[in-house]
Amino acid sequence: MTPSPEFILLTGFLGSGKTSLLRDWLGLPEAADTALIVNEAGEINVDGAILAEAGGVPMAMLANGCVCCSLTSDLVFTIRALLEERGRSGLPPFRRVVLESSGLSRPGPILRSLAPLAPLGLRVRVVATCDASQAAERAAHFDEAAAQLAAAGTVVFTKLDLRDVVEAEALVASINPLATRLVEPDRAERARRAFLAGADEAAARLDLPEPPLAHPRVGVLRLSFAETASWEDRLDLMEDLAAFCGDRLLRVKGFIRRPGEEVPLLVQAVGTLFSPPVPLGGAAQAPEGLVVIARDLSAAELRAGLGSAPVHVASFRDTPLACSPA
Ligand SMILES: Nc1nc2c(ncn2[C@@H]2O[C@H](COP(=O)(O)OP(=O)(O)OP(=O)(O)O)[C@@H](O)[C@H]2O)c(=O)[nH]1
Repeated sequence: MTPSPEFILLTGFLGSGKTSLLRDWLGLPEAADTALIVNEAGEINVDGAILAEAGGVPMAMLANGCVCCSLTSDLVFTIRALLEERGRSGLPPFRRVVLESSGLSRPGPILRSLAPLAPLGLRVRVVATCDASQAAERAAHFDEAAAQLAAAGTVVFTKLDLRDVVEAEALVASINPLATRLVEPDRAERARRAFLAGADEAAARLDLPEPPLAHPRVGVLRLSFAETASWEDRLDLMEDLAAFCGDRLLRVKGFIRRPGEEVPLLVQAVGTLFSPPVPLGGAAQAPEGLVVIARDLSAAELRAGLGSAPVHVASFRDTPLACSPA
């Protein structure tokens, strides 16, 4: 059976190197069977023109608007149209559809908008570019930049020829310790690893190293369940987390386990959108718990906001707070 195509959301702040990375990718033989969707906020579609020059790849434009706010139904329509057209062409099916989103778009709403495509079984990944020469300044001042980095499964550092990557890597680790950080000076190899990276993306890890620095607004919190927590408590927690945090919630990743079962379920959310939990047989030994990346939210506030939910909330730098509020 042909596997379902991957949908890769290529995000990253304005000018961080998304189009350049895609161009490098399209020059590689492995890029056969890739379809591209390009979203640019302006009316003049520069990125599309640059990529068209790279040649030969089926490409669709979502121009004159931002895909995370005004063009979500166009995105669904476009993905369907690309796949159907390919089906009619007699060529092999696409292995991946890449959406280059505009530099100010937020990943959460884009991923949420894919819900009508659930029957297609697309495998979804988020790849973010991070300009090593400007990362700190961008992420400190623009919520979108922090949200993009927080949503990523893989962060690809660009412009390594301009600046040492150490500071940018520390910043990304502080925002999203869950992401695979790809530091590769060779541009062709960088592109190859960015788009074929599925395998290097670790499943959830809760034994994360302490972030090397604290981001002023984005915090990494760890939630673990009290022994008394039931299965319903676990499911409720995900709903409550999304409802309480709203757009402060940037990313969630971790494991939950049905009481009495060995195989844990991998839980993931980008923004407030949770993917259905999936069993991960290879992670039987993994401890249960969630890593939560959120903006402007302390462990104490989250603990209070979750009311009597039987969970512990801790930040990477705190000692765990009490399980239930007094
Ligand atoms: N020196 C250097 N320049 C780069 C690198 N990657 C991209 N650039 C340059 O950075 C600028 C922006 O790159 P793009 O690839 O257009 O960035 P983008 O993220 O697609 O930009 P938007 O579509 O505006 O969000 C261009 O002038 C690129 O040539 C790199 O690795 N090194």
